[in-house]
Amino acid sequence: MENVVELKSVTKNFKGFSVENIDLQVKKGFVTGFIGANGAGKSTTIKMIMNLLRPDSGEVKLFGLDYTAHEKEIKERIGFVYDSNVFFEGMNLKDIKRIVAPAYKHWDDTLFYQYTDQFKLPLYKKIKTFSKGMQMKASLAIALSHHAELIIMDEPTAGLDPIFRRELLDLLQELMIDGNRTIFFSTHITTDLDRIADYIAFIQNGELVFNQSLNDVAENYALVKGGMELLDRDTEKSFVHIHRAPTGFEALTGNIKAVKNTFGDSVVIEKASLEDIMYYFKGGIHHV
Ligand SMILES: Nc1ncnc2c1ncn2[C@@H]1O[C@H](COP(=O)(O)OP(=O)(O)OP(=O)(O)O)[C@@H](O)[C@H]1O
Repeated sequence: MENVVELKSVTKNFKGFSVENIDLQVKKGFVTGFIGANGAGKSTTIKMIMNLLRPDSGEVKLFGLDYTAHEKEIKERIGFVYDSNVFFEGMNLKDIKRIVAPAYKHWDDTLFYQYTDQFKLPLYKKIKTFSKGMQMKASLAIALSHHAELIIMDEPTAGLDPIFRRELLDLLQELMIDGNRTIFFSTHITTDLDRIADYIAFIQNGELVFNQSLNDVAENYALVKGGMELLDRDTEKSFVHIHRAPTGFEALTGNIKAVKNTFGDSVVIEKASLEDIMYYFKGGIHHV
């Protein structure tokens, strides 16, 4: 399967925080959701994918090309969607189009007007008067008008109302129909991902925990509940993290098969949501 984004051993050190040795492939033709807690390193990773930030070491390739020799070509093929402070605030969409369009070989005016119409975006109103959702749509309209093959979004649904969020997700789904487009986006709203993501990349404390299809996540991860007497040094190895309470334990496993082999029918196995998975990896305190 072709990878549109490929990070190999990418590391970036800040004072007090590092994104460490990230190996990440984003598969062509699919939607990958990028999840992780606040400060896990999502934006930092996205900035490195966008070449807005240089890694201290490692390799970043988009469409098999690297930024040193192919920056312009790569940027032509990406639509970067973000919400605020994107455009010159005092300008309207028509002015912005005039500035942005010549920068793209494949700019399509007809498409631009089609999307501004579909998104009900006023062309002559200053961007600073746009709501957060309108700014997001404006950014998306521009990305789509230059036929971006890869759409990268940093928390596109944050701060959007539920209806607008759903509209945006429906639109993203529509965009995927032709099979040539790839979407990579970070989000805190994991329920959005159940609707549209094919793959989930999960980052924690600057390290990539996994990048798996949503199906594989469901097949591998589960919540397990049982009596405390079942836990010992060996059986505990089946779990990512365990919450203990006088009434029993609840734990996350990344290997359902192993749990079934070890515990048989003596435990209850339940579906783990993405939120459960993030929570248990963080090792938060929880009362069963
Ligand atoms: N330019 C910078 N200089 C120093 N530290 C930085 C810089 N940019 C980010 N960081 C730190 O890196 C860590 C990860 O930040 P990042 O924005 O990548 O996280 P995130 O996963 O996108 O978080 P959130 O979900 O809260 O947006 C944070 O601790 C942040 O303070």
